[in-house]
Amino acid sequence: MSKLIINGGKRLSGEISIGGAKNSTVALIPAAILADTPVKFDSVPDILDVHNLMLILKSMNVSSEFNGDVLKIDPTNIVEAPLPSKAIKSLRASYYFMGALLGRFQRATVSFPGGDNIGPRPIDQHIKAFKALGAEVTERDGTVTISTGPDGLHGAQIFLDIVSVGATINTILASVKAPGTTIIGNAAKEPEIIDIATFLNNMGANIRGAGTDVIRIEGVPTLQARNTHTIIPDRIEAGTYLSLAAAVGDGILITNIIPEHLEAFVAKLEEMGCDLTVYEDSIYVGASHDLKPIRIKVMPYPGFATDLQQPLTPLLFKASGRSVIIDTIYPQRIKHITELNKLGGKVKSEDTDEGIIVVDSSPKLVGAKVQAGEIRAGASLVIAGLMASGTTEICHADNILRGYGNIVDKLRGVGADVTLEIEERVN
Ligand SMILES: CC(=O)N[C@H]1[C@@H](OP(=O)(O)OP(=O)(O)OC[C@H]2O[C@@H](n3ccc(=O)[nH]c3=O)[C@H](O)[C@@H]2O)O[C@H](CO)[C@@H](O)[C@@H]1O
Ligand SMILES: C=C(OP(=O)(O)O)C(=O)O
Repeated sequence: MSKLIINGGKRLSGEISIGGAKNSTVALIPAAILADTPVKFDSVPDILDVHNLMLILKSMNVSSEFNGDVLKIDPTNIVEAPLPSKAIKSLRASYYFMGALLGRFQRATVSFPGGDNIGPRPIDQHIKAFKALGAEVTERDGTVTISTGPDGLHGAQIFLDIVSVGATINTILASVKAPGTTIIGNAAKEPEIIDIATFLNNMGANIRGAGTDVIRIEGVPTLQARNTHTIIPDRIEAGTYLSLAAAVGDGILITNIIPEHLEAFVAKLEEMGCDLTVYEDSIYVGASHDLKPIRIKVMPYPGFATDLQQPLTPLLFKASGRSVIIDTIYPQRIKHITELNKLGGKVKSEDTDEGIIVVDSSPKLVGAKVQAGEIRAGASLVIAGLMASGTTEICHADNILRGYGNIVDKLRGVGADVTLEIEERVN
């Protein structure tokens, strides 16, 4: 397991460039197996999830090549094969192989996905959609087997009971080549869903309404890539660095951003009194003074993202009173709390049914040995470690590397004293 060592207490300045969105990338890679041609992505983040998805592709005889930020995938010789369960379990988005394999072969066998340990993460809405499209689904010993009759899948009307990013994308992947019309009601509206639809539409798919809560898909017989797909910037990575810049920065410019994707987050930073200047594709964060406490209610997009509640928490330590976060999506997303407490942060979980987290002013943080229980808990520890005096050692840093590409170089680029000790690359 990797370890991130931070010598904190320094003021940082300079520029940080944001990479391609993890949550787009991890859906685009499975989506690539729907193509009848090689596909090419650029602005691909160098994160562990990408390397694990490449291992899964390899097991199906799908070659992939990752150079710089360009990823080429050739699915033309794909075969049906058992998927490597260690790689499947290493990330959440392996569930997209259910929809993608179903779209490609009309059947799929995939073990239950892993991903961040942030409370219960059922996939009943994915399964409901596959069944509506004409599939039979069985679950046994942690493996989901999906099959269809001789006529394969067909378009269907599906109303999701819960707004779910994964179920929306999986339904698109399964139905994009299914004959007939599919309508997804109560669809999730995240920018990453638009990114997947754009990629598929540029290959000949007919998906309308992505980014709204009704998505309409007319099935097409083939998908063929004609150009390189550029992945949208990662709004969660951007939000993390905005929080970091407000916490320890003396002037940091965050570049390669789509500010419209960060409106709820930026509004909260402004409410706290952070010094922000929003440009067309970048945001400048000046040194912060006299920050005010705030109340945040996490909601599906365009609301305040659950993935940003933990990265914002260390900044709330600098506010002059009590802040309250209510995570309505993952009420048990609290793996950061005990670890932040070890650094001297006053944060507690008040109600894990309602997702209420209370954060008090904590002006003095001191380095300690902590564990990154999951990706965004880890991100909050990085920021707190930079704020703290002395040395912070973050164990299980692989969880951070799941979603933050080139984090050490990015932090050193603004003057941070950070070292990564890699013991073993996950494979
Ligand atoms: C790879 C990826 O894109 N991960 C993101 C995705 O996860 P993921 O796609 O897993 O999250 P969902 O949007 O599906 O989950 C939203 C809520 O719906 C519930 N639910 C979901 C599906 C289902 O079948 N049944 C059900 O009850 C979940 O438990 C959760 O409470 O969206 C989350 C919510 O924005 C983010 O935190 C994750 O970073
Ligand atoms: C929860 C997250 O990731 P995943 O869904 O891939 O576990 C996240 O990116 O914050």
